[in-house]
Amino acid sequence: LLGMKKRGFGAGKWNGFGGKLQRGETIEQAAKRELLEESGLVVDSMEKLGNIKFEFVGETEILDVHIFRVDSFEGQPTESDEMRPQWFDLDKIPFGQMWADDILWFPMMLQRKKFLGYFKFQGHDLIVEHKLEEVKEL
Ligand SMILES: CNc1ncnc2c1ncn2[C@@H]1O[C@H](COP(=O)(O)OP(=O)(O)OP(=O)(O)O)[C@@H](O)[C@H]1O
Repeated sequence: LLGMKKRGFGAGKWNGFGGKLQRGETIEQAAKRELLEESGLVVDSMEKLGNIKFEFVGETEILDVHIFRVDSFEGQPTESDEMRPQWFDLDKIPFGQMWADDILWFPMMLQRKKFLGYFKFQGHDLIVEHKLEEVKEL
């Protein structure tokens, strides 16, 4: 399940569901809240599989993105102001309309491999530097 981001950061791209921490929240709580807000799905257990740091040339802020895989859920995918959810077959993931890094780590996530990454972007479409490695533990 991916979501077409309708506004804000990453608009026009098929995205995983997620967003920024609110004060007092753990990373897991934030991931579950954002998933519910953006997709309408409620989940119990999530599997932490990845951590990627994103840098954008000319910006000082680093995005520290934690990636979870969810295999069971309750609820129906529901469109929100921010996201339009849609299911894709695993062999038809729309990488051409996703963040350029996704094609590199989605295969690891789908094979349940754990990974650490760093990507440096120039603008929103060009990766100028990256590291990606499989790890035993996060
Ligand atoms: C740069 N390369 C990237 N590659 C793959 N995925 C990326 C990404 N950069 C951000 N993401 C993901 O995109 C979503 C929106 O991120 P982000 O802007 O933080 O969230 P959102 O606008 O919803 O924030 P708030 O709702 O304001 O908290 C969130 O799932 C985040 O994990």
